[in-house]
This record gives sequence, C-alpha cells and structure tokens, in this order.
Amino acid sequence: MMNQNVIVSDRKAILGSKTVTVSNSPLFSSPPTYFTFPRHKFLELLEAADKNSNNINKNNLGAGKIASWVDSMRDSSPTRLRSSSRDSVSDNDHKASWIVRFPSALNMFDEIVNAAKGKQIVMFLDYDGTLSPIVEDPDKAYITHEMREVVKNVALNFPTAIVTGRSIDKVRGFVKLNEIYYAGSHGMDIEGPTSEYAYGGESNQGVLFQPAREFVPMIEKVYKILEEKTKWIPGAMVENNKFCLSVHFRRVDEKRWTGLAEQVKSVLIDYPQLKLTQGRKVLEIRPTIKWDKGQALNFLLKSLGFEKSEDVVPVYIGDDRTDEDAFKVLRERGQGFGILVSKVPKETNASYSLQDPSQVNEFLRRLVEWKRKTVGEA
Ligand SMILES: O=P(O)(O)OC[C@H]1O[C@H](O[C@H]2O[C@H](CO)[C@@H](O)[C@H](O)[C@H]2O)[C@H](O)[C@@H](O)[C@@H]1O
Repeated sequence: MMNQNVIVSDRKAILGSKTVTVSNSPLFSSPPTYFTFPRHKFLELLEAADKNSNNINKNNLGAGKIASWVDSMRDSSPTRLRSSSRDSVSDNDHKASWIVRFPSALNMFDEIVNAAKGKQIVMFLDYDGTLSPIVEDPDKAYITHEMREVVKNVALNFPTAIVTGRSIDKVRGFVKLNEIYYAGSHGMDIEGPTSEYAYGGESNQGVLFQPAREFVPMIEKVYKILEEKTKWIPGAMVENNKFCLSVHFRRVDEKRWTGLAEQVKSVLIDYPQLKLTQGRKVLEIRPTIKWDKGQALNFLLKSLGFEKSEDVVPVYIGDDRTDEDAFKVLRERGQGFGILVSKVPKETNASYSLQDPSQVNEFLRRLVEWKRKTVGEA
C-alpha cells in the first residue's frame, strides 16, 4: 500500500512540475536510462498504463477452448503487460510508466525500511524464479550457497516462510534450512520450523495445516494418467507436488503445445474437482478448494500471532501467477507489500519489483544489514 502513497505523492509532485523524469534502473537496463516527459504526457502514460492493466485484469484465463489455452501458454506468467494501442504508448513509454507504478525495491529500500520501523517484518519467499533462477530442468533448480546463507540470516532476524508450488519434501531438499516455515503445494501443505531457534519455537513445529488431504488419491491417479498420456511428447514432464501437479512444457517444441493441451484437457474433463492455472511454461493442476498462497500467508500470520496485529509488515517476494494470490491478500489487508520478480513489465498486484534472484539476494542481504544496525543502535 506504501507504493500507492508513493505514487500519489509522485502525482502531487508531478502537478507542481513542468516535466517529469523517471529512471528505468535497475529493472530494464544498466546503466540506467532516464526518460523526461512533459507533465501532461506523463500523466497520459499513467492513465494509459492503468487502463491497460484494468483491461488485462478482466482477462479470464479459465479452461476455455484449446486455442485460448495455447495463447495463454505463450504468455509468461503473470500476464505480460502489452501496450493497448501502439499509437498511444510506445514500448519504452510503457516500461517507463510501469517502473513508476512498480519501482525497484532496491531503489526504494530506505522508504520500505522506514515504513517498517518499530514494526515486525514477516518474510514470505517464493522459490522458483525468486530464490532459484528458472532453468530448463525442474529437478535442477538449485539455490546457490550464497542465497541459502542470506535466507538463513533473514530467518534469524525475521519470521520467514517459503511459499511454493513445489512439494515440501522437494523444496526442503533444495533449501536445506530448518529455521523456516514451509508452505508447499501452492500453500496447501504448511509445516513449522524444526529448529528451536526459529520464531514461534515448539508451538509451531511439525505439520500445521493440509486442507487438501482428501485429494491425495485423486492427485496420484491423475498423475499416472497424465504421465501415460504425455509420454509421447518429447520434453513434456509431469511433476507430482503431493497436493497438486505441474505439467511442464518449457522443453516441448511449440508446435506440440496444442497436442499437449488437448491431452491435459482430455484428462481434466473427467475431474471437475481439479482446476488448471498457467505458470511459467507450466500448467498447474490443483484441487478446486478455496485455498492458495494468499490463504497460506494469512494462516501463517495467524500461527505467528499477527492475525489482528497493526504492527506487522508482511513482505512477499514472488515471480509467478500463483504469487499474485498473495500480493492480492496483502492489498486486502492493507499491510506490507508484494515484490514482483520480473525483467519485463507484467500485470501484477505487487507494489515493487526486482529483476531476478540476484537482486532478491541483494534486497534480503540489505534487509539483514539494516536489522542488525537498528538492533545495534537500540
Ligand atoms: O511457486 P514456485 O516456487 O514459483 O513454483 C512454481 C513452479 O516452479 C517450478 O517450475 C518452474 O521452475 C522450473 C525450474 O526453474 C522451470 O523448469 C519451469 O518451467 C517453471 O515453471 C516447479 O517445477 C513447479 O512444480 C512449480 O509449481
């Protein structure tokens, strides 16, 4: 919500100036490029960008026809922001107005920590594309030693959870940290820390919540069927994440995407209790229960004793469409903020942006440094 204030104050400031200069650093290029617009043009850009994002917000990525599936398979997730009409806003203008709406969390670091002064930050981190770079093979999405150390230090200073589409066993295997909470299977499998040094201690150890337990037999059955139906498509891979499935097409020739989508649709038609959403070159198949990463964030804040707290600042960093569920909850709560990890403008409910896992690492490192300094000064 802070970002909205930032934008409002920008707009007030804008009204007082003839021209507006924005930098697209460090999100789109380095060294930074600066764009200077006449005030009226800049406000036009903001209007156009707002209108464009509202239009995209209405897009329904439901099941629909195969053709619409394949169209949305071509988009990275969340929806890539495109200029609604070339003649009104050029790509560069789009990037400039997007960076004003979702400034880099590195550039805005001081504003962010000042807003958190005297409050409890709770850190929520997506895994793939946020802590680990996106790679071709999902089984090789390793976190670097340096990132693991940074996340461990974050967890020693703030209550910390990893919220991921991966199964808990798989993400624990990658992260190898006991001081944190895990919300696997897109938030449908929540476990507390196993280290007594973690926030919340004994009371939050072990399995905390699994709202989709009764779906496990169905998930296992559909996993086997999908494996059988897609094994003839080179590069296709079905991943079992315990309470949900991922059908990967990153390594599938685009000419075969329609065939893959037809196979998946032919299976799901017999399982109305399963729904499909798009991820980054992946079809995510989940139970139709009303539970997602946003609900998991609320559950974890409650488990940590911050359900009704006015003094908590939840920070959620994520890169994918399912992270938007958490960004939305932060806006509904009117507390904390989401940070989208993306190199390109995307439709998002986040407030800030970072470019890639290396910038996430830098942001987390600075946060730990700031905490140690403020505790030292106390
Ligand atoms: O919620 P997340 O932690 O972001 O998990 C979302 C999905 O991430 C993984 O797939 C993505 O990363 C892979 C490795 O970089 C990449 O190959 C794939 O194309 C991406 O979609 C994971 O494999 C999925 O099960 C998660 O749902």
